[in-house]
Amino acid sequence: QSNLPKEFSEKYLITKKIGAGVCGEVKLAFERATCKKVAVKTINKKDFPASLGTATRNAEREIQILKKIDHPCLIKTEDFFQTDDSYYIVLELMEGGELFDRVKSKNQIEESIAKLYFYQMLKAVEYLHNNGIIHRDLKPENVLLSSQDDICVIKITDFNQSKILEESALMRTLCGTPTYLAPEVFTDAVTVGYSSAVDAWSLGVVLFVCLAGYPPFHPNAQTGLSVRDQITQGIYTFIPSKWDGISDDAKDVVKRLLLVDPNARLTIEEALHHPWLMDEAMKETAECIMYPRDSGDAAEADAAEADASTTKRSREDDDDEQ
Ligand SMILES: CCC/C(=N\NC(=N)N)c1ccc(NC(=O)c2cc3cc(OC)ccc3[nH]2)cc1
Repeated sequence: QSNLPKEFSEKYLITKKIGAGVCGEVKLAFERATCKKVAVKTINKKDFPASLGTATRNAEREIQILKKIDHPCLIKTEDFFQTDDSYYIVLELMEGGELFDRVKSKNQIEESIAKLYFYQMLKAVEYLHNNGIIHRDLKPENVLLSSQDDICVIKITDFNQSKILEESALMRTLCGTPTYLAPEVFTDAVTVGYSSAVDAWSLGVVLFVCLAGYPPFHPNAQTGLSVRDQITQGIYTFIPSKWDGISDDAKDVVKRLLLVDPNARLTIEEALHHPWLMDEAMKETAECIMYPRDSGDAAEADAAEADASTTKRSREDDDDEQ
């Protein structure tokens, strides 16, 4: 509690460390006024003395993104403080911790649960892409679970590597008539244009790890290839003992996301329409936990509905009378 900003300590009581990341740690805290549990992520500015400037710029951009986004499967900030050497970001507490630890403890996640989590990740990344944001660092450590239950809301976090897609001069150039345009301008475009596909690839890796309990690209693979070569050549194995009980539809989603050619890879949109995700029961469950209508709202909604039908009926009665 020592070097915390005074107004922070007055508002929150920090208790224990609950998670540790590369650029800071996560602590459990209580909002003194309400006794509500929250998570506090500290991001140390000094951690990267070499790139001090970028660390601060990154954090500022991340906080700008965090304040702008609003989706049930993206982490929400509740408060924000800074000192000259750290940022303190107050977040909703995700009691289930990181997906990384859940996969580790369960070894493999049951297919129907993996599908529920994956659907929520797709909806979150669909929202980011529709808002011109690419995450670029999707991994199980950056997916948080709202509770210890299997059926729970997931939230994507850590926008440290995220990029905001702004209208670039290159994009404007590509809209005009290319009469005098050199060929490499197009190929450069190909590399720049596909950046949102990087998130689709990463989600493919996350899905693979959830379903199989091991990563598709890893150091001591039989191939003797470096991880980098396995990735650039798209070489991975469905180990039978791990994949036998898993549906062909699930395997197909993974195969179509882990395609080296970004052009051929499933987009987030296409993944949402893959047969494996055409599961009404799962989607209903997801919508229910993502957009809970707690009793108040439900009662209110029903009342509004009832009211609407009475006015409609009375109008009909009036019409009958005329
Ligand atoms: C600053 C907001 C984005 C962010 N990281 N950003 C970054 N690394 N630059 C970030 C990174 C990690 C977390 N983690 C958590 O909130 C969290 C809650 C939690 C609970 C746990 O057990 C109950 C265990 C780990 C947990 N991590 C929240 C936000």
